[in-house]
Amino acid sequence: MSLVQVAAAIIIKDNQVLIAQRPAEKHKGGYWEFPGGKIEASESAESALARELLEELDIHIADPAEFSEIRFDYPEKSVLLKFFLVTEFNGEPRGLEGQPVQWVAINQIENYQFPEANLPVVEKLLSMSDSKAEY
Ligand SMILES: Nc1nc2c([nH]c(=O)n2[C@@H]2O[C@H](COP(=O)(O)OP(=O)(O)OP(=O)(O)O)[C@@H](O)[C@H]2O)c(=O)[nH]1
Ligand SMILES: [Mg+2]
Repeated sequence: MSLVQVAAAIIIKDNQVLIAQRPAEKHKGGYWEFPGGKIEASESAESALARELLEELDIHIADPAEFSEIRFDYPEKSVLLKFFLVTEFNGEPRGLEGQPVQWVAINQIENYQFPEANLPVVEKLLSMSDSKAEY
């Protein structure tokens, strides 16, 4: 099975993180996600991330920082998710594809349902909010 490479952003502002709800018809439709999408063959992860965030949220990002990398095998596809921390961006994020987007306090994200692959990254974020890191 092919491995789909994905770049996704953990966008943080004032101790809140931006999450988006996946469209019903897509893989994992209805689940919350960290915005992003597939890395095209010609792109770096960082340039894919910048492109996807402009397409999906209408923001320009600067200086994404590697946060974690997760390989996960769903029954229907395998993904390599490259998560980046984004704290610098221009523009007010809005769901350009009609998807609901929401700022959520980091210590509340356990109340939202993410795709199974995201579990380690959600836990890492929660442990950072426990340790009172400020962004
Ligand atoms: N963006 C994003 N995708 C995720 C996350 N977790 C996760 O398992 N995925 C999976 O990664 C895959 C690629 O994401 P995507 O559907 O956003 O890709 P895309 O924006 O290029 O959309 P497209 O399929 O319309 O071209 C999907 O199968 C999705 O279920 C996440 O937190 N963010
Ligand atoms: Mg996407």
